[in-house]
Amino acid sequence: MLYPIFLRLEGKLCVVVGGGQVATRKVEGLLACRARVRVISPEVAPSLRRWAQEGKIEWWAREFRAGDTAGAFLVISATDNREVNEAVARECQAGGVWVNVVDTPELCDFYVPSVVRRGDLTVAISTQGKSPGLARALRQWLEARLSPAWGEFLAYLGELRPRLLKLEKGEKERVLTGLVGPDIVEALERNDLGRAKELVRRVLDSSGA
Ligand SMILES: C[C@@]1(CC(=O)O)c2cc3[nH]c(cc4nc(cc5[nH]c(cc(n2)[C@H]1CCC(=O)O)[C@@](C)(CC(=O)O)[C@@H]5CCC(=O)O)C(CC(=O)O)=C4CCC(=O)O)c(CCC(=O)O)c3CC(=O)O
Ligand SMILES: NC(=O)C1=CN([C@@H]2O[C@H](COP(=O)(O)OP(=O)(O)OC[C@H]3O[C@@H](n4cnc5c(N)ncnc54)[C@H](O)[C@@H]3O)[C@@H](O)[C@H]2O)C=CC1
Repeated sequence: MLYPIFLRLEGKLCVVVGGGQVATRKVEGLLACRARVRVISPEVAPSLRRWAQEGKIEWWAREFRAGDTAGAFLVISATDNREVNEAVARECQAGGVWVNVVDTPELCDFYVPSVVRRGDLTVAISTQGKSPGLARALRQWLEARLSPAWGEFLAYLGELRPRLLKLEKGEKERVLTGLVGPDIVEALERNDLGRAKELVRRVLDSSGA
């Protein structure tokens, strides 16, 4: 079984070896999380070239060399050459750096999931490598069903949270769980942010919070 975690990558060096279509998708995900991205590849796809020109990523326009993974927080090996990918994985294992090898699940310390986001709400899906296509299909299924209100409502709860955390223990538990009852989920399903907020205000009014 895989242990799911959410990483804070802001400002951390993530090295991506290879610059094709798969590398591009991984880089896009890293940039969204404001990681510091370094791509090492003699050739890169057009989007990567543009991001390098815009200064959003570093691009070392050459083949992978021993020592390239030093200092990385994460490494993704996304070349189309199995031997290169294996060499990257070996170096990472020796150096204690987490590695993802796109063509060899057994060499991965971590897999990249399919992701649905609504603001700060993140839903990540994995099939343990058994069918990334199925992960993608479920992602699309969820995307069609999770309304924007989920993200907006989460932002609202985030604003309230500091105040609610100051409540006395028993009251705090009652309020925090009362805020997210089934009636709220139903309102969010209908993309009815107004109704969801109204239900929250009722809980707050009844608690004096
Ligand atoms: C193990 C893993 C390692 C990793 O990359 O992290 C891995 C490995 C491999 N993928 C392969 C194929 C495809 N991968 C995709 C797509 C995605 N692959 C992603 C993750 C993962 N892929 C990790 C496991 C995740 C899990 O646990 O389920 C996603 C979720 C995340 C992302 O990449 O950002 C992203 C969907 C994002 C989205 O759209 O939501 C598609 C569909 C498409 O391209 O649209 C296909 C073709 C259809 C199919 O094969 O099902 C192959 C065979 C290559 C070959 O030989 O041809 C291997 C290697 C092997 O299986 O040995
Ligand atoms: N994990 C996943 O989600 C998926 C993985 N794959 C696998 O991913 C691999 C890459 O696929 P694509 O991006 O489509 O390939 P691609 O052919 O578009 O890109 C390969 C990249 O590797 C670079 N490269 C080759 N030798 C290198 C070296 N010695 N050092 C540094 N860079 C080097 C090339 O310059 C090129 O940019 C394939 O092996 C494929 O089977 C394919 C689909 C999905």
